[in-house]
Amino acid sequence: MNGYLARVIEEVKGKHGDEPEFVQTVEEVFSSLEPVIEQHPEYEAADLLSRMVEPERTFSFRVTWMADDGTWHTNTGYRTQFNGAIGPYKGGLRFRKDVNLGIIKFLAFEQTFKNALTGLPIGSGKGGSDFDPTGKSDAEIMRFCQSFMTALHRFIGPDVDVPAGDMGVGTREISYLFGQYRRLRGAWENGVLTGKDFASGGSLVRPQATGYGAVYYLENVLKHEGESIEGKTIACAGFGNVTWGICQKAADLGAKVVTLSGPDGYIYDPDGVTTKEKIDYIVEMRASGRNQVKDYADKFGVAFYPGEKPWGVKVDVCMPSAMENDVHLEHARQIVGNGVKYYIEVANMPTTNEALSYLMSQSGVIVAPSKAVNAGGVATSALEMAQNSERLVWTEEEVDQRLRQIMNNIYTMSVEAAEKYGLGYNLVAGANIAGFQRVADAMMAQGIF
Ligand SMILES: NC(=O)c1ccc[n+]([C@@H]2O[C@H](COP(=O)([O-])OP(=O)(O)OC[C@H]3O[C@@H](n4cnc5c(N)ncnc54)[C@H](O)[C@@H]3O)[C@@H](O)[C@H]2O)c1
Repeated sequence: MNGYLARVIEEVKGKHGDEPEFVQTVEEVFSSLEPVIEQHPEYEAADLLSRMVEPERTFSFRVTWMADDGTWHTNTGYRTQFNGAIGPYKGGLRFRKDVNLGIIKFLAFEQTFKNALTGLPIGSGKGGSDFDPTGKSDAEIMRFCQSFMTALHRFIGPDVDVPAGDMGVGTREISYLFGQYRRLRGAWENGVLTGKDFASGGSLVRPQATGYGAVYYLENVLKHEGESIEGKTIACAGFGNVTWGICQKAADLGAKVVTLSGPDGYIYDPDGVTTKEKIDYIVEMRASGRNQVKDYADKFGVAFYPGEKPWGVKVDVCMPSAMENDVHLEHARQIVGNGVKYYIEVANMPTTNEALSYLMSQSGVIVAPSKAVNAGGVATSALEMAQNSERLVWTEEEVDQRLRQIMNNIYTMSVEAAEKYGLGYNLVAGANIAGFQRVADAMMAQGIF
């Protein structure tokens, strides 16, 4: 590996060994950049990479809230404003009990390149809390969101930092957060958050956008292979917001998602999660706060596999869409053994680096990286910001058409970037290089700080 890249990776490992997810993503992204760094000695001269791995600003804060039984609880809130070179900091909030600074920084680092790939003016950030929404009442969620925003509101704004949803944070939470922001600011600045409910200025298609975008990206990959999406079977993970969008768009286009999963195991539905009743039930399961996929099996009479992951099921396409490091080497081997040709990452960093290297070394498997595949969510968030700025509402068709165009562009840019540096048809390296190049150009142009 290029000496400069190796040195920065070693420095990150030495300094942030207690943040394994952050180290993992830095290593993954930087390992693709060798030809770029070799051709641009000015990056090393300006020590660009050391500045890219250091967030511009990171803070944590106290979030105290009252449970329905009158007891008080205190959680930690986080926000990392990672890179503002190409626009206001932008990235989701995650509410999940395992959230810590390393997780937030890994997500924000990924977000830097993802946001750049959209071609829109959005920098990167990420935040969240170790608050566990499982089993919480609606009133508890509301009080938590109000307290979280009371602590955060003076550090964000439509031109400063624009949070959105992530795991555990959907339309309901974003709208509660916005309500509290409005109350505190005394002004209608609804561009401060994206993923709001429609009446508060949320964009049409935003709830489905990450899943829809992932399927549009998949269509590009299939087209490259001379295939169509019609009739394809897809294994998904989770039953969250992203998986719900994939199920809908796949069904619209004649494909079917046959697996969903949860912390309790996975379900296999040979007919596919294709009907309105099944797709609506995903929303119901997510809102129930029970966090178990077994409910789907009980309701629709399909098989449930407790404690297992869905990666051993024979399908045409695998789309891990729930959480990071869900697919390990043993699962990757099962995927290859089953002859799956398309491995399309959707969740942020769903594959361990070991499993990813193995999958990429297999000539029969096409691997697409999450930072490109799931960028439709943040891209549509940027479209929501545009609508909020011009105080107009775009139709569903207009938003969807722009989303599809953005996903096509991301795919094409990634293919071209890998080809330009002699790496062939490599969607993983191409996305890393194309995203890096845009941020690097802006950082170099703005001077060293
Ligand atoms: N929401 C977005 O717009 C968006 C955008 C880009 C990327 N992402 C990424 O996509 C992924 C999913 O996000 P989401 O918004 O759908 O979150 P979500 O909270 O709506 O859903 C997460 C799902 O993961 C499942 N899950 C949790 N622990 C699990 C485990 N141990 N095993 C299997 N499943 C488990 C939960 O049951 C839930 O169904 C995350 O990696 C997120 O960072 C989301």
